[in-house]
Amino acid sequence: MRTKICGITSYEDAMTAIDAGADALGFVFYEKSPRYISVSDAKKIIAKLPPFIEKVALFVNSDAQVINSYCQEAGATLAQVHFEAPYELYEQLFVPYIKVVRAKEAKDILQFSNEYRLIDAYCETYGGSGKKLNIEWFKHVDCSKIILAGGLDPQNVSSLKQYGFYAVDVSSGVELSYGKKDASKVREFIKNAK
Ligand SMILES: O=C(O)c1ccccc1N[C@@H]1O[C@H](COP(=O)(O)O)[C@@H](O)[C@H]1O
Repeated sequence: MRTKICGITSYEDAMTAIDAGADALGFVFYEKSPRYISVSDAKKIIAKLPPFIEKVALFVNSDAQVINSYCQEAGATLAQVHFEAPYELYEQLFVPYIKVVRAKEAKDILQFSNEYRLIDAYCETYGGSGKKLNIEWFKHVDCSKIILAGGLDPQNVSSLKQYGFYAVDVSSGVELSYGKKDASKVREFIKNAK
């Protein structure tokens, strides 16, 4: 499975993840998150990164103009729209994006099923919470366009290989503290996901 390490706030953590084989890094542009990073700080990190790495900018309740301008300014390559956005918002985006389904129940994971989408466990406070989805929901579903998130860690990620997810995304499960990654957990997570 491909891997995204989310909640990057330093160049050191970014390079740890890349050296361990991460396919994507996430930068949280949501001010209420304990992993928030400003566009200018993300830009400084992104500018120094090697090529062929997806730089994902995460947004909660932002409008299209903010998403477009922040991505462009920071040098992000993909916007993660981590909220229930109206379809008009997607029409106004000129940056590549991924929709997020915050699933409360089994039927929710079928939303946008012909598109690549990220599925996270629903929580009032929006993500990065370590809350898990019920993995049973995915048993008879085509998971080949799903990026699975929510409560993943180096221990539980190996058991997901049998489902055929496109990728997995982790934030709190590989942290030492909010916004600071634990290098050994990052390496173990990526090794176990591959
Ligand atoms: O990481 C955050 O702080 C965050 C804030 C607001 C929305 C989403 C956020 N992170 C995303 O949440 C999921 C699950 O994270 P976790 O592994 O359970 O901690 C993941 O997609 C993160 O990108």
